[in-house]
Amino acid sequence: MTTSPPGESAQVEPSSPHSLPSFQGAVPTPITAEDRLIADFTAGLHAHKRVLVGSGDDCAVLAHPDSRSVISTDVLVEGVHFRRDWMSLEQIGRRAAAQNAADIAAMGASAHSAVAAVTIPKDMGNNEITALATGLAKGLESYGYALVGGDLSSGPCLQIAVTVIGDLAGRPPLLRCGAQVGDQVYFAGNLGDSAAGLALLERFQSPQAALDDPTLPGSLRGLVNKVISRYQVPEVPASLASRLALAGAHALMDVSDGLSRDGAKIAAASGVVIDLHPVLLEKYAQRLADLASFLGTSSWDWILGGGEDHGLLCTAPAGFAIPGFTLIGEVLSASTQAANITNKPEVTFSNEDDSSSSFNAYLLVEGQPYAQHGWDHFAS
Ligand SMILES: Nc1ncnc2c1ncn2[C@@H]1O[C@H](COP(=O)(O)OP(=O)(O)O)[C@@H](O)[C@H]1O
Ligand SMILES: Cc1ncc(C[n+]2csc(CCOP(=O)(O)OP(=O)(O)O)c2C)c(N)n1
Ligand SMILES: [Mg+2]
Repeated sequence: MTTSPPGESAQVEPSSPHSLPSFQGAVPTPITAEDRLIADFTAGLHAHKRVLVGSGDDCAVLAHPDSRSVISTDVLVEGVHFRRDWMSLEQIGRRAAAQNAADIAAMGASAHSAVAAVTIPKDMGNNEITALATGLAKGLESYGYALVGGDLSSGPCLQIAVTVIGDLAGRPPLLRCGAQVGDQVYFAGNLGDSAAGLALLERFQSPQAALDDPTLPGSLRGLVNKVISRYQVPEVPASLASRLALAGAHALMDVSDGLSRDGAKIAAASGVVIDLHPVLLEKYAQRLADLASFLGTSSWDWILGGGEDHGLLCTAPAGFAIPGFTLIGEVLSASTQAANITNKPEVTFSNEDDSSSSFNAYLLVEGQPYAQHGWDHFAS
């Protein structure tokens, strides 16, 4: 067998001398109860050129069109990312796929393959496990991923950790640190919908209870259904990602923690300031305005602070024209914004009413600091 020089991986085609036994795709002979559950996750897998050895052995063996692989993992934890009484098991599986597909798209990469580690609580029945497995398989397939392995364990709550591998097909990766002064800021995908859906479920505790509320205006029922379903399963514009590098994009990330917080991450990584323009975001805020006032809040909090729609945020020179992307702001020089930049990106001020507001110096809204509301798992 020939070997590649260190740091260089061979481009293996299934028909090469490296040929391996054909793709297995399922546990051959279930021996334990765990094997039978694994079969739920691998049912329906089909052979793929990328997968030389699939699920069923100690590891998968993959063929890569590009000598580099793009890899990421995201874990979804019951009670933190989803609740079983707020969505179906199939939706939870689909959500895990979408959330992970977003990270590969956020590098400008295309789908390659995935492994899934799932911790299943004892109170979940076989039908529920099958529904979860079906959702995960369908979700991964819809974004173009081949599921090639994983792990199952029993545990105290449902957790799904998916590791995704992407492919750049010769393109440069699009990094958070690539934004340049003079770039414009563009966005594709949904904005605020997932946060609106979450707010409805927090208030009413189930999709049906929200729809049954007698004070809900009939004109909002369609929107209520839409935003709850987008909280349950985000719709990631992943198919746009592979075009961005060639179209001239400089920096890219997916919005999971909120537009202002994730915008600040791009700006801080690039050493620039991002200024978001409300007039360009107005159409997103208007769409959710009546629903927000029904819940006694402002849709701007969802637009600027809500995460989990997993839209794509990118910076590119003016004139960047990819259908699906909307201009929402601009990239400014950090030095001309020196008055706003401090050594600590998060600056917290005490308000008169004893609450506090945190401003990120790298992210402005219409030239002004914005009090951040995005998600932070470990905020005290
Ligand atoms: N336990 C960990 N070990 C090493 N790197 C990690 C760990 N957790 C997160 N990271 C890295 O930190 C960065 C930020 O993580 P995160 O905020 O979860 O990104 P994203 O929003 O894209 O999922 C990513 O590059 C991620 O790979
Ligand atoms: C039951 C429930 N409560 C609260 C939330 C809101 N929430 C949980 S995690 C999160 C941020 C995104 O998750 P994270 O693990 O940070 O994703 P990543 O940035 O790693 O992609 C948000 C907005 C939720 N999705 N479900
Ligand atoms: Mg993450």
